[in-house]
Parts: sequence; C-alpha cells; structure tokens
Amino acid sequence: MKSAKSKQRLNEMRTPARSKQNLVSGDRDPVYVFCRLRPMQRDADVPCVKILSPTTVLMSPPSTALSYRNENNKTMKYTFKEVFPPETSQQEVFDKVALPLVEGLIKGKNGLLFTYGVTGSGKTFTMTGEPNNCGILPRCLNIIFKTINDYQAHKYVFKPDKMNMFDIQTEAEAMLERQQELHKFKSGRKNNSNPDLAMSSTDITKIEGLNEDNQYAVFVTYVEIYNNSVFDLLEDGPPITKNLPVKIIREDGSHNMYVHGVTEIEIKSADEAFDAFYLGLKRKRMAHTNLNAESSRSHSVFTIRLVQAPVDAEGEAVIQNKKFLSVSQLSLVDLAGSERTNRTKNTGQRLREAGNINKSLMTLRTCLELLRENQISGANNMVPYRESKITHLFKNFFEGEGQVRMIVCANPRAEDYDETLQVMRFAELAAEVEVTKAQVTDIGATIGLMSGRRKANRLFTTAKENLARPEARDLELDLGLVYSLGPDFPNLELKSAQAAHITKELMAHLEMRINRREALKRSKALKDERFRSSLLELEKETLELRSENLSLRGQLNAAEQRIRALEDRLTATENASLTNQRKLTEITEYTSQLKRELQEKDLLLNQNKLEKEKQKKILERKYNNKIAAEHEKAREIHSENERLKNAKKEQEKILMVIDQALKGDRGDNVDYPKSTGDVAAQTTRDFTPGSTPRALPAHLLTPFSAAQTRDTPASSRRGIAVANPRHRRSLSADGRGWVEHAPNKIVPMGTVMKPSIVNSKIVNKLKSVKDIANSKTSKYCLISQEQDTDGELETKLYKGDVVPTCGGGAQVIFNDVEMLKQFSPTRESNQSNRTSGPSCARHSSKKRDTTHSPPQTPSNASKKQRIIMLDDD
Ligand SMILES: Nc1ncnc2c1ncn2[C@@H]1O[C@H](COP(=O)(O)OP(=O)(O)OP(=O)(O)O)[C@@H](O)[C@H]1O
Repeated sequence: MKSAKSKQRLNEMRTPARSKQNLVSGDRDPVYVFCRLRPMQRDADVPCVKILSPTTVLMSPPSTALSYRNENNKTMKYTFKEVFPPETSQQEVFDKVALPLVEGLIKGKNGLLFTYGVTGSGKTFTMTGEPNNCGILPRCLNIIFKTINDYQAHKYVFKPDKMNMFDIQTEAEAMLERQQELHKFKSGRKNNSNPDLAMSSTDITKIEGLNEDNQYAVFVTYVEIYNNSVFDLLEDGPPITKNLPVKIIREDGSHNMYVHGVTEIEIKSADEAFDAFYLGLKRKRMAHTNLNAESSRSHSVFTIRLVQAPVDAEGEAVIQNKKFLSVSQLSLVDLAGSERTNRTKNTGQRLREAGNINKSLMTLRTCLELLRENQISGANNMVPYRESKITHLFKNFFEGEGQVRMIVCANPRAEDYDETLQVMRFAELAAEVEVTKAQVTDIGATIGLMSGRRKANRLFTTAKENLARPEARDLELDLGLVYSLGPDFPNLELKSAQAAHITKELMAHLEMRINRREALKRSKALKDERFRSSLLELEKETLELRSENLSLRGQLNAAEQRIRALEDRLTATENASLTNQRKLTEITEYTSQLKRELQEKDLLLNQNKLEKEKQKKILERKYNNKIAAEHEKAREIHSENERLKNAKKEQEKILMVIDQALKGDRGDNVDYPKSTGDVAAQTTRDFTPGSTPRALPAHLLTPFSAAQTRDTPASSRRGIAVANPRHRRSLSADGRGWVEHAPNKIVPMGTVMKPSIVNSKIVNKLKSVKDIANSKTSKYCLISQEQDTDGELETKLYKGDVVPTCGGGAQVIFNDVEMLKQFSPTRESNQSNRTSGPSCARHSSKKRDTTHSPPQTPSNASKKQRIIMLDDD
C-alpha cells in the first residue's frame, strides 16, 4: 500500500525529460548509465529484453507480466550510454565504465559506481566477478597499483585523522609505526587473500598522466548497509560470527559525508587490497532467497581513497603541509537486489530485509528524481538524502563534485519482466541527473614548484651514484643546473579587461622564465664549448683506439688461424691416439689370453713333473729295495758258500772216516776220528736203508745239523723250518665251527698250499655280532693278502678263539698267525743249485712235517716253501 502511494507520488513529481541540448552543460556531467544483459540460463527461456542498437533496448512484456495487462501489452524503449550484450567480457565492461573513473581518481577526482538490478541479474558478477574472471573491483585495484607503484609514499606517511581527512607524518614517525605494526603482524594476522582475483601483471596497463611529482597512498574501507544500518566490514576485533556495531554517517569539515569511525586500511599492493576485500566478504551477511542461492541482502560499499601530496623542491620528501593534500575517492557499490516480496515469498526476517532494500532503493530513486527536478527547473526542493543510509552516504556526490556511473544489470527472462521494467525506469531517471565536474589543480605548481622535480631528483641521484663508481673517477661533470624554466604557467584565465593583476602575474612569470632562459643559454654555450673540446679529444682517442683495434684484430686473426691449425692437428692426433688405443686394447687382450694359456701349460708341466718325481721316487724306492735285497742275497750267498765249504770239508772228513771204516770192515785197522767221527760212525752203524728217518733220534735225522750247530749254529738254523704244533693244519681242521673272514678278495694261488678250513663259514664283512657270536662258531680266522718287498704274494691267517662275553656279544682272542709265501722259481733254482745241502735238509724237514701239511708233490716242494711261524701272544 505504502509503496503504491510513493510510486504514485513519484509519478506525480516526475518532470518531463530534458531536451538533448540541455543534457550536458560545460561544468556538469550526467550520470552515465550502462545496461548489461546477462546470458539466459535455459534455452527454453523467452527473452523479453531485446537490444535494438548499442545504446537502446526494447522491452516487450510477456503475457504473464503485470504490465502486460496494466499497460496494454505496450513495448518500451530505453536508452543508455551503452548496452552490453550478454557476451560482453569483464574487461570490456571495465574499460568502458570503470576505467574513466580510475583515471579521474588518479587525477584527484571522486567517482561513484553503482550496480543496480533485480536479484540474480549479475550485479555481483559485474562488480566482483568470479575466480579467473574478475570484475570491476579487482581490476580497479590492479590498475591503480600498477600506475602508482613507483610513486607510493612509505606506509604511515599519510595517516587518517578519523575525521575523513589525513595527517602527514615525517619519515621517522612513519618508520616507527611500521616497526610497531611489524610486531603486531608477527603476533598473528590472518591472510585472507584469494589468488583467484589476482590478474597477471601483463594484462594490466598503466594509466597515463600521473603527476610524478606527487607521492601517493591508497586507503580502503568496506561497509555494508543492511536493514538501513551501516556496518564496518573491516573492523578489527569482533569475531566474524558476532554482530558488528552499527556505524553512523557524519559530515566532515568539507561537507563530505563519511562513516564515522570506519576502519580505513592503508594498502600497498593489489594483493593486500584483496586481503581486505575478502575479510569484508566473510563478514558480509549473505542469505538465501527462493530466487538466488547466494543473493546479497545488503548494499556493500567498497571505497578506495587515493591520497596524494606534492614532494618538496628537491623532489625527495612529501611537503609536510596538510593543506597541500589531495584526497580523491572511488566508491564501488553493489546494491542489493530489487525484488517484489510477493514473488519471492519472503516472510519474517527476509520480508523485513526485502522491505528495507526496496525502501532504500526507492529513496535513491526519489532523491534522483528531485535532484533532476531541481537541476532542470532551478527549484530548491529538499532532497531526502537522509531517509536512507545509501543516499545519505553519497549525498555530496550529487550535490558536490564527481563522476557517477551506474550499471543496470538485467536478466532478459520473462519472469523478471516487471522488476526489470522498474529498474529500466529508474535508470532512465538516473541518466537525467547531472553532477558537477570536479576541478583538478596541480598544487605543486600553485606553490611555485617546478614540474619534473622528482624525476630530475631521481636522475640526479642515479648520476651521483654512477659517478661514485671507480670507472667514472676521472670524469668531470657539472651537476649544478637542472634545465627547467621553472614551474608551469599558472592556471590563470583572463575573463575581463579589469583583471590587470592577472596580466601582471603572467608578465612576472614570463620575465622570470626569460631570465632563466638567458642564464640557461649562457650555461649551455659554456657547456657546449666544453663538450666540443672533450668531443674532439674523444674523437682523437677514438681514432687511436680504432687503429689499435685494427692491429689487434690482425693479431687476433693470426692467432685464430694458428688456433685453427692447432685444432686440426689436435683432431688428427686425437684420431691417431684413438686408433692406437684400440690397437693397444687388442694387444693387451691377446697378451692376457697368451698369459692364461701359458699358465695352464705351466700347471700341466708342474703336474707332469710332480707325477714323474713321484714315479721316480717309487722306482728309486723299488731299486733301492732291490739293491738291498741283492746285497742281502750276496751276503747270504757268501755265508752259504763259506758254510758249504766247511760242510764239504766235514763231508770229506766223514767220507774219509767212512772210507776208512769200510776199509776196516774189510780188515783194515782204521782209527776212527774221535770227535764227530764217533757220532758219524754210530750213525752209520744205526742207519738201515729203507727205515724211516722218524725212527732215528732227532739229532741223527739231520746228520749235518750237528756239525752246523757246532760250527755256525745261527746260520745253520736259518735254513731249517721250526715246527710249532699250534700251526698244524689240523688246528684249522678240527671240525669246530670256523668263521673265515676275508675282507678282500683272495687271490687264487692255484696251489695246494692255499688255506683250507673245513666246516667254516666265509664272510667278507662282519655285519653284526651274530656273525661270530652264535652257538655254531667257536673259531675265527682273518685272512689277508699282500705283496712283500720282493713283489711276492704273502697270505696271512690270523686265528683266534671266539669267547662269548657277558653282555651277549663275543670277543676274539688271537693266538696264532699263519703265513703262506711264494718265491720266484728262478731264484729258488739258483739257490738250490748252489746250496744242494740245505735243499736236502728242507726236504727232510718237509718229510718231518707231512703230518701237518697237505701232501706235496716234488715239483710243488721245489717251487714253494711253507713257513710256519709261532706266535705265543
Ligand atoms: N554477464 C554474465 N555472464 C555470465 N554469468 C552471469 C552474468 N551475470 C550474472 N551471471 C551469473 O548469474 C548468477 C547470479 O549473478 P549475481 O550473483 O551477480 O546476481 P546479483 O544481481 O548480484 O544477485 P543478488 O542481487 O541476489 O546478489 C551468478 O552465478 C553469475 O555467474
């Protein structure tokens, strides 16, 4: 009801639009209103806004719209400074709308930019943008810092005085504050930076026309107007979740409106500014409506204030005078969405918010309407700025100086038609309001400071630094004068003939410039002369250097040629070296192969040598054994010879005795020798041919043994075998159970002398104790065969009794060793030839032994001899 009334009031108040020629007067600018259409969300959506030309749109009401019925389906045309179609880029919008405002800011002019439109029409998109597609605000910050970067004052040189103005501090004071801040910073300030808003520095261009004789500082504030209350979004202190204190709007000494006690942060880079912006965003109240998931329910105002002050005549420090300060501001306002409460179906808190939003927008509209009326008709109607915080805050933009721009964002879909129509009407109205142009003065020039002093100072400082270098020690330079005709002409305009003082002022300025010019001319002529002479000297020097250079170049060429030749030789040598290296490698490989072969052969040779030595040793041993045996034989033969000789003599004596005896029988008186002759006679007497020798006494069985015993008892005994009854064959043929243990295969001797034991069990290996410990076995015989030193076969039989033990086992007690030995027949025959005596004796002994031995053939007896040894152990 209330809104309908005010609408009616507005329509009544509305004055006709001014004619085009009245639109722009010389010292005023209109509010430039742009229209940006956002893309349609769905293909099925029917657009109700059509672009007719780059400046005009046509609104055609859909059948669902209220105005379709109320206004008879009337189409409406709206004209703007420019219409941006949906495909327009953020950069293009910035260049056309915001860049002139930033240029003005740099030059000291105020600027205000609104985005206005229905909820979801793209206001925030246009103002802030999206990650990697940033909007107007980040672009403004980027370009400002890119432009002023080299001309920024140190932090805290300019300091807000809490009354919307600034104080100037000395460098020392500023440094002290910076140090204090550093401590605070260390104690933990959060970084709210969002890198998505950052732009690559190549995409940012500088703004031309910056006054380089000024120092600059940027301050930002970020406030939110929510439910017609102002909140400081950058306020340090209360946690983000808590409600912020409400701020009030005040007027400063220059009649500018400001938020009292607002936090104004000095920013030194675009990144720092983004930090501040994101801190504010976090605090910003966001609420959801049925229409837009991220609909902003408040107006947000981000203000950039640029403070600039001229540097002193030396171009070094800021002049410490507050009067010379220039402060310009650019306010970027993202208005809350204009919406009809019945369409969004808001209730409670949301309804209150919507009411407040609509109220403040309506107030803005009313203010603009009245302002327009005052401007056109020259009336002095009171404009109700104070009715809403947003109009109150920007009062002096409309009443004072500055540039105001507005972007009307519109969603061309049919559902938004009625709201969009209101927005368009408001835009049309705003476009007719005019704002006074801001006047810019170069404060430095007005106080008589030369322009370019800062640059001159920089050049001068650089030149001084360069001169301090050792290579510039000999240079003579006059650094006295900076070539300038003084400050620029004062901005004086002669409007009437009476203004003689202006002419005088201009004449004085001109005279000063003429005098300065003359002085400069004189100085220049002097310097020209000096320069000419030094140029001549330099020319001379250059000529000398040139000729020197030429000769050096010749030397260099010769040296280069030499180097090339050497390089060629080096290459050839390297190639040869490579070839040799390859050959050497091959030879080394071949040598090592030969060495390996040699080592193998040496090894073989050594083995052969060892083998031969071994063989040699064996042969030597055999040979030595043989020699020893031969010696032994020779000794035996010799002693045998001796014995035989003696025996022969004895025989001869006996024969003589026998002969005499025979003669005696025949009647000869013969004297029998006493000694052995008696025995022999007795023997001969007892001897009966055909009787057995066993019938004879033992000493007569071996008739020669007596003599032998007498003469050579030891040697005579050697040839006679000693009989031991224990060695009788019958011992092994006693019929008791024998175990014949022959570990090795017995070499068949092929003779009757082979051991033969009846009732025996032959085993090769004793596997268990039962082999001998059983009831059948009582005797044990171990048979071994080996070669003697003459290489003859020697068979040994170790015999013993098997005695059972108490543990169930058996023990063998050896009590006999029998040895069978064979001799070579040739050796035997030799011996028998030479010693026919002993062979007889053996024969007899064999005879004597026949009871124990198997029967022997004469041939057998002549070939083999059985030796029985006794062993009592
Ligand atoms: N010109 C455009 N191009 C592409 N997308 C856009 C454009 N304008 C708006 N949008 C998209 O529309 C959606 C809503 O936009 P935005 O939040 O800027 O609306 P708004 O007018 O600020 O709404 P509210 O008043 O509720 O805050 C966003 O997702 C945004 O990406």
